[in-house]
Amino acid sequence: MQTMIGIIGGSGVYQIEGLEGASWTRVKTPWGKPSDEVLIGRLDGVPMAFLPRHGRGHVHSPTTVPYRANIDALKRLGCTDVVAVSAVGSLREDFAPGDFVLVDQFIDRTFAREKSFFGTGCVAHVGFAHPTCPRLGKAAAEAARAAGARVHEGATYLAMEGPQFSTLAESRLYRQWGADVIGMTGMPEAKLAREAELCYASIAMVTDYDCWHPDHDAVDVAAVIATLTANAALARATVARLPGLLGRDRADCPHGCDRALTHALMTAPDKRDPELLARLDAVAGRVL
Ligand SMILES: CSC[C@H]1O[C@H](OP(=O)(O)O)[C@H](O)[C@@H]1O
Ligand SMILES: Nc1ncnc2[nH]cnc12
Repeated sequence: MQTMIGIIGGSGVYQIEGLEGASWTRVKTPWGKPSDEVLIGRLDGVPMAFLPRHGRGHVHSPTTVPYRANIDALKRLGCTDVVAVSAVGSLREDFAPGDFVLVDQFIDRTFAREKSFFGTGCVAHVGFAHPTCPRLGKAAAEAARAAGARVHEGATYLAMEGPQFSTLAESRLYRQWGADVIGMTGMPEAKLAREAELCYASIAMVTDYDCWHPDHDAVDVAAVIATLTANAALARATVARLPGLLGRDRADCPHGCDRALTHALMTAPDKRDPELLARLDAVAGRVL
């Protein structure tokens, strides 16, 4: 199978450069409009699709990002692997602003978002003990290191609803829970990517120490943007190395991300809702 890499750009990352034959393309989905058009092109001969999570100009809040439409659009375009880039606050001393963190666990504290493609008329339960793809995460870590970033592999991302930043009590609580970084968009994105049988990795760029650190000011948007601006070149260089590391051809995922739905569907075939099945054409067509 051919590799196609999807990149979801977070705050401060609204486009990528260097794609051959690049064009912004509108993608229609049964889940509504994606955050923006998708930039499609090739890098080192590998097809790539880039989607800015908040839209160009940062239009969508973490709550209103159309997560289902975004993941459906990338799947519909043929993406096999999705690397999500996000700005995060650090909940530990040794993850400093400017560092890159490969997230491999999440704690989901969001509560005002659609979190599944499935539901009444087609119920599915995918495994999610290991929410990111270790193979893709390794490649992303290697790409970031080769680009010159300081990289930490393995971290728990606390996804909060926002849009306000945390209180001091919350920030302290999340540290006690063992969370390493905090952001507002990692969920339900990772859940939906698993349901869509996409390999998913999350590169978190540390922009601040949230508000728990006695020696640092509490986070504000200006601090986040300043760090993101300083890191933009590193993020671009990381993305540019991914095609070379992943290659044009792709074997089945050794961790089964691309087969997540094989044993997940619960609803009896004769009880399935044809309308929902139609909406699931791209996401779950393989098993329907
Ligand atoms: C601009 S600070 C808060 C904002 O930044 C992060 O966005 P993303 O994850 O898309 O990089 C965070 O989750 C909030 O949405
Ligand atoms: N401290 C923080 N909390 C939530 N989201 C963030 N994104 C960047 N920094 C953040």
